[in-house]
Amino acid sequence: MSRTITITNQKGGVGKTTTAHAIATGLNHRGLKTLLVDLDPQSNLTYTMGADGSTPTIYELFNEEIKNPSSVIHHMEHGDLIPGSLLLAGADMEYTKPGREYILNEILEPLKGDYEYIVIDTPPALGILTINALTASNSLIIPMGADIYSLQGLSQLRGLVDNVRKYCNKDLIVEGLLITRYNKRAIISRNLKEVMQETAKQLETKVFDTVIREGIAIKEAQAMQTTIYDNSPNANVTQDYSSLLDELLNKR
Ligand SMILES: Nc1ncnc2c1ncn2[C@@H]1O[C@H](COP(=O)(O)OP(=O)(O)OP(=O)(O)O)[C@@H](O)[C@H]1O
Repeated sequence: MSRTITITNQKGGVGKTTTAHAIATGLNHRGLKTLLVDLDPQSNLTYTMGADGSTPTIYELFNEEIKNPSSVIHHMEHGDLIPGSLLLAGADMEYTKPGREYILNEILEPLKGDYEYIVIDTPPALGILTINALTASNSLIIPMGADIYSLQGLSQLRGLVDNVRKYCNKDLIVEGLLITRYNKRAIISRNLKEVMQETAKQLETKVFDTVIREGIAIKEAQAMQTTIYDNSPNANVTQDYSSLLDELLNKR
């Protein structure tokens, strides 16, 4: 059965796009058919997948200019993609009709039989695009920095998750908090660890055992529009994302 996972955090630059790309391309590498959906108007994921500037995009699906979602899927070297669009930057103003939380869910529904996993990247905001992603998903992963500011922002995200569960998607699960861009010189204090565990508990989830380290391999793969698994299979950060996949797939 297909599983849809959203990668989200309203804080910017915490590694959402990097994590969405690493998870989806990693699953594809393991032979699991996976679709990436770029819901972030910045469309960095679309660029990294090598489909920059390509139409049609998710925007034409949101606007019902195109009704068949299969025709918007780009079959790229490292996996299938529904590209993002800068035009979605106005989504909060543009989509105001009742039922606007369910647009993405309706788009993805007919595709679920074709994929084992669907991975959605979201913008750094708690607006209608993120609500659509959470409504269409089985679960979410929250990438974050190992710092107190990152934790403070999570109470707003928790509020949104609670509301999505209440009104749109009662079965939504939080897979876990994922520490990303970790620099081993920055020691995580005991106090911070405790606050992190407490925050995870409030979200009815855990902090992933896997910590994603900072690594130059990330930027190299992004610049070359390839994957860390192809470009730097032995890099620390590649091992970290592999171990995250093991954790996700319950192999640890
Ligand atoms: N583990 C890592 N090691 C080194 N650089 C990283 C790592 N993870 C992410 N980065 C870099 O950090 C920057 C932000 O990452 P990314 O775009 O994935 O974050 P984001 O949360 O999606 O950002 P936004 O909120 O703007 O959508 C990028 O330049 C990316 O290359």
